[in-house]
Amino acid sequence: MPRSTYTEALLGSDLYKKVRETKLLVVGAGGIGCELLKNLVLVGFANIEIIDLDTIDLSNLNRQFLFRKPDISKSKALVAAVTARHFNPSSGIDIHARHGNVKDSVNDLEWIKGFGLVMNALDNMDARRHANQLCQAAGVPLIESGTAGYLGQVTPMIKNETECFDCVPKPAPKSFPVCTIRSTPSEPIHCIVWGKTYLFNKLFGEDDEDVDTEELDKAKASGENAEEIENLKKEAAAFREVRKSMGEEDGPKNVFNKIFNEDIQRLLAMEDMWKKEGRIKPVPLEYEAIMNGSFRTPPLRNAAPQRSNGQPKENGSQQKRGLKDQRELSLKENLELFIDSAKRLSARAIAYPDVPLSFDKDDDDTLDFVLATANLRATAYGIANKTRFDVKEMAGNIIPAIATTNAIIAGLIVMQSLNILKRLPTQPTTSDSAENSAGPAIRNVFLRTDPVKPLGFSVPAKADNKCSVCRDIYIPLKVDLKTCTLGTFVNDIVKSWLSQAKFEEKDDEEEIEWTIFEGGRLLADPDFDDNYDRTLDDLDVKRGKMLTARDEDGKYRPVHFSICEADAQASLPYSIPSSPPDIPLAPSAPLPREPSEEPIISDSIPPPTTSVSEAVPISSSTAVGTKRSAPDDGDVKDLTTAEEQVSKKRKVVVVDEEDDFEIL
Ligand SMILES: Nc1ncnc2c1ncn2[C@@H]1O[C@H](COP(=O)(O)OP(=O)(O)OP(=O)(O)O)[C@@H](O)[C@H]1O
Ligand SMILES: [Zn+2]
Repeated sequence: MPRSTYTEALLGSDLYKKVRETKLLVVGAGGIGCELLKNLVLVGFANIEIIDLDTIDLSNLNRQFLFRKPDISKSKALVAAVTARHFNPSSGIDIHARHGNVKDSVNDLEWIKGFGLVMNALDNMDARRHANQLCQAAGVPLIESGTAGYLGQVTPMIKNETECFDCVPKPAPKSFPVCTIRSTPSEPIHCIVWGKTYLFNKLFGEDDEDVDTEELDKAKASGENAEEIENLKKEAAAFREVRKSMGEEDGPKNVFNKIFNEDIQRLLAMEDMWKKEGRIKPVPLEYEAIMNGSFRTPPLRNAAPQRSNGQPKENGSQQKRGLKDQRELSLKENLELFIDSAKRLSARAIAYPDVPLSFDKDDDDTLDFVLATANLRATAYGIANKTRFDVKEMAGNIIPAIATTNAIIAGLIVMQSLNILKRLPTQPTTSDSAENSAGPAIRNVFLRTDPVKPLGFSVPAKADNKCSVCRDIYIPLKVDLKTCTLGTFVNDIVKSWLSQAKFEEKDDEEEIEWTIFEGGRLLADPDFDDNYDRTLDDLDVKRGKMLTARDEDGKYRPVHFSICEADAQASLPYSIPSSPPDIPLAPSAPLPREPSEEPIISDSIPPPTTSVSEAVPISSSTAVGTKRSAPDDGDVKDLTTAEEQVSKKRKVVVVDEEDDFEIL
């Protein structure tokens, strides 16, 4: 008897046929992705593509059960596909593995349209947002999911029916004032953020002088101590000199003396700074004294734990036993680790001068450096030291991943996928069919720690009419970027083709004037045609990006032309759908919905923040309010000014949704 007999009887032949025929995309082959892929194969899904950008790490093996020790360093997607295949030996099951980023330009609108259903099993906001926008643009249903410890959730997102990932604003990453991080830390996390994002980048990473100056200027404007800010600017400049000497024999020692002694002396000289209530003066660290054991470690601030002899406890004086990573290092050990890890990193920086290093919790050299740096700084400020285990968790923003939670969530994803499938045609859907089909109710499902009712559910909320991601119009534009000029795009496609669209409430006299953007850049407007003769390629408009046409008055929904691979058969340098879409009115004021407008939740817990590793994101650059500026693009108008101009004209608030915060 074939293996599928019972599944077919259980699901019914119609649904089973859809299971066999629907092309699925699984994004992420991590904790949830491995469980999900196995489930899908067991149910009998026969046409699956799985994409993941990462390789297998030792730390994945405790829960990502499709991987074994010999697989370490191999592609997650490839190994997951091969292993999962064995769970169902039936013939005709095809799992296509892709080692790559879902954001890669080849993964364009045409690619996503090839799927009947997409399932996210991701761990970061950026990739989730991207997959959501692709699915919304293509009208392909998406099942979003996430776990955080014992909590988890599954959220189906269907165009024109439910809210999308971006309909509800997400909590902003936690941030710290620049001076707290750079001059007056009072908690271990301040020292870790400083070590990981400031010092590490100054010495080994990408050091952007403009960004640094910009964030300090912003901090000054927001009322932080002006003298201190000027000092921090000088300090940042001095680091550029220090960086050059890092590879020398005494480089790390000199850096130690600069940061933990000279810079602290300089801070102490700023008397005003220490008058503020609650601030405790740091103590400069002394290299030789620490090494020969004569250095007197400052006592801990904040209700220092008492020793059995009644003396306040000092850093590095506890937990000499236990697992190596859970043992607190002594001050001397931290100093030695600082020197040693700085030497290791310097050697790497010298070997590959063009590749700036970045912090990675699984990279021992970078973790050791941040551990030692954070603890030395904490000691100077009388703050409790942290173990390697703690620092890895805090700097890596690790939320415990529980295999059982992932398994339950993966099971629930499959249940919801069957509900969605019942409503879909067997072939890849279009937005129209998703919109009009009726079928079994889909649900948001929550996993919670209530022993009586571990599962809660809610009816998905309707899409927010103000959401620009799911309510805007998307058009696939197959274009030869090397020959199609911006002028052709504006004249042939926007002014000619798009103008034939049915615009809601448009009267015959009305003339629509268009402004063209790519991402954040203004490329053309009615008074700015300087780029018309340049090809799209020349303007750095690439596959996977979008050209957005906005009407000058902001009356209608923007139209996004999603750049896809050129159609080899086409006679023109571009091809677009035969008829333009209907264009609805834009919402009156594009303000984001308040998070308080939750869907009606029956029997449910508040959903965990959408992902495993973003529950408590701590941002380094947010800490100092960084925004990177767009690259200079020749004739392309500076976007900020242009966006501001447009928004002023329309009197709308432009909400910068760009998520370029670095998550710690
Ligand atoms: N942009 C992306 N494109 C493709 N895959 C992605 C992208 N972003 C994240 N992923 C993958 O999503 C998966 C998420 O899995 P999971 O949450 O278990 O994290 P992990 O990286 O495997 O574990 P840990 O964070 O503990 O090391 C990872 O395998 C990750 O590589
Ligand atoms: Zn939306």
